[in-house]
Amino acid sequence: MTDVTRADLLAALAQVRPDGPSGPDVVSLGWVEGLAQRPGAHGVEVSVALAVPAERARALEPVCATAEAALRAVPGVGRASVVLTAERPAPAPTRAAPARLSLPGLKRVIAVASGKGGVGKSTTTVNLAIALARRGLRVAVLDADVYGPSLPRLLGVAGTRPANAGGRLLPVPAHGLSVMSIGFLVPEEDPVIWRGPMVAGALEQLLRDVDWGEQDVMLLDMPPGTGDAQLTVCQKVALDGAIIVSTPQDIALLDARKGLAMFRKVDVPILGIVENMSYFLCPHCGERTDIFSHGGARRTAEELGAPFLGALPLDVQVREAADAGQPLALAHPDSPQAQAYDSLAAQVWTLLEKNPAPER
Ligand SMILES: Nc1ncnc2c1ncn2[C@@H]1O[C@H](COP(=O)(O)OP(=O)(O)OP(=O)(O)O)[C@@H](O)[C@H]1O
Repeated sequence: MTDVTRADLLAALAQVRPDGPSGPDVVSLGWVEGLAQRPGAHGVEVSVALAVPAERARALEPVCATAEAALRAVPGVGRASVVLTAERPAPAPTRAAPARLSLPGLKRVIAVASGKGGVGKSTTTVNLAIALARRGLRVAVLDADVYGPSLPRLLGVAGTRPANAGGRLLPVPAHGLSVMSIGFLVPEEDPVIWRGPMVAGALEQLLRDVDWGEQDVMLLDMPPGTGDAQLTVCQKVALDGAIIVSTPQDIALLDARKGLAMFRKVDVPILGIVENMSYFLCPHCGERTDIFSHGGARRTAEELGAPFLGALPLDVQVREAADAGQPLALAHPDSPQAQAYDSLAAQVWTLLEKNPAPER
């Protein structure tokens, strides 16, 4: 197979001029954000994210096809997929960084994030929380995913009203965890339309107005994506680190890169990337099948210098247990799937212990 270098790919992209032949190309415009390649059956498969100005995103859609054609013309390239991302540039952490919340009872706080929705971030959060609690730790979970608060359901406590003590809300106990979610306060069927600043405000309240007590670790189930709301949370809470959950598909990985970039921008250590729904475990014979092009998260992690925390199976029991409000790590603690969450918890805790907790 012909070797394809990054320089070859950039040279091809440098022929793509969105404003006509005399205009600047996408490389010199600084739009090439994610550029990844891997061997495929018919040559190298290339994926690229072009970070374009939000107001031009719609008009620039045809650039994807032009860039894909330019990449496919490089000898050795089999497939090319180009996506546009239209994020507003994140404010620099030093500029207008909001004051940090004082949360002295929380020894460690970890954000569990994903570049896009539906990758299993919440399912991973609850199972990781249970696995950490099984190690004897006091674990709190805050459902910061105000767009789709699913933790009450996943932990079997939907419909519970949090108790109030001295004007502060008490976290809801669930399977040994201390849990808070906007889902306890707003009926689940209410479509809540949040704008960025409202999200940040609601999260701040959930952190500040809840009596969390003493906790060894808090997991923050972040809203999917990497917009301003997510960035504000990272700046308000002194995070010990972040875990990025991704699925093996390219597009999710491109999104995962954005997640990584966001945490790096605000100096939050990346504890690692988890590949969820990585392979299929047959519930009958236990045979393992790689449905998607499994391994993408490991490669991405290596490329980006982030630890790879492991691959979690796509497994019907994981979903059934979640739907029944009894996370699998609890319902079937000796299953191989639960062991995968145990190993994730062990790695996360080891990584955390390498660094002193930030001032909180
Ligand atoms: N490893 C897995 N095996 C099987 N099903 C899974 C697995 N992980 C998640 N799921 C299922 O995938 C769906 C999405 O999962 P989940 O709600 O955890 O995703 P999410 O990333 O938190 O989504 P969002 O943030 O958009 O609400 C759920 O039905 C869940 O049960």
